[in-house]
Amino acid sequence: MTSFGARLHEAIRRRGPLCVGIDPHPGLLADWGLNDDVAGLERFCGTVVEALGGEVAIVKPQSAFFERHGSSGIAVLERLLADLRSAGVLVLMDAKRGDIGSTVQAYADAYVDPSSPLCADAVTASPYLGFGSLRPLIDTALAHGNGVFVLARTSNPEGAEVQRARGSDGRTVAETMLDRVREVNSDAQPLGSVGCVVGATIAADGADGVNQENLRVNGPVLAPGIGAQGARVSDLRAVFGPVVHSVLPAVSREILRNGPTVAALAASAFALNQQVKEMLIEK
Ligand SMILES: O=c1ccn([C@@H]2O[C@H](COP(=O)(O)O)[C@@H](O)[C@H]2O)c(=O)[nH]1
Repeated sequence: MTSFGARLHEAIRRRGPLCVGIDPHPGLLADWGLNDDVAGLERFCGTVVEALGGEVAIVKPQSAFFERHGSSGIAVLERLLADLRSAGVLVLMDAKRGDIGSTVQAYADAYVDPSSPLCADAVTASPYLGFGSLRPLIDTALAHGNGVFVLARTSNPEGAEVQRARGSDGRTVAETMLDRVREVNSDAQPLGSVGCVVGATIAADGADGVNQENLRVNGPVLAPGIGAQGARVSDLRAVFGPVVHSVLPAVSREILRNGPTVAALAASAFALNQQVKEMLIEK
């Protein structure tokens, strides 16, 4: 069994680090000439798979935009997962789950156990019931060669009130989460299967306690916030420094607004991926 970290490492080598978010907002469906219903969702997903299946290493469907259509929406999400898998793209399910440990096990069964139709290569998780409460999710993911991305410092400004708070040891909550992720990944090669989420939007002034040292978690760093939330690819070096080589820039609206034609969508993902690759080789 090849670990998620190893599969991701190889996929990035082949296709580049861009992670495209799949967020079928009602307004986006309308812009694409689609109804805000299950048929519209289905057609949206077909276009996305066709455009991105051969283009990027990893995609990130936002579960909420499927859940809002009820059980039929979840069925579309299940088919999307299967189609993306057939297209050879890794899938990070953005569900941001978190609860007490016994319930987290049920989330693990849903999202990282291959016997579930909702199983993805990795899932996002909220550690704000305590990092230890995520243990069943992390253990199940690792046992099946899958991964987990733990929120550390999210891209939204409201995240600061929780994630910048300092504990009795002086570390911010975000910093503590990075340290926990590093511990889990300690022996992993070539890349750990537990990633962290740190927004590309965060200030480079150190207020979050996130810095070039503690960002070295030996795992992928998912960086949302480019485009619609105001960050740019050119900001990544200032925020992440040398760790930028482990960053997966996550971009959704900035790419999806180029639909609904398959060619335009694919071209925009290609162009942004190129921009990221060029930024990585800049001195
Ligand atoms: O810190 C985070 C974590 C996840 N997200 C998710 O990303 C998309 C929004 O992406 P855009 O590129 O801004 O359209 C959405 O699914 C969020 O839940 C995030 O924005 N920040």
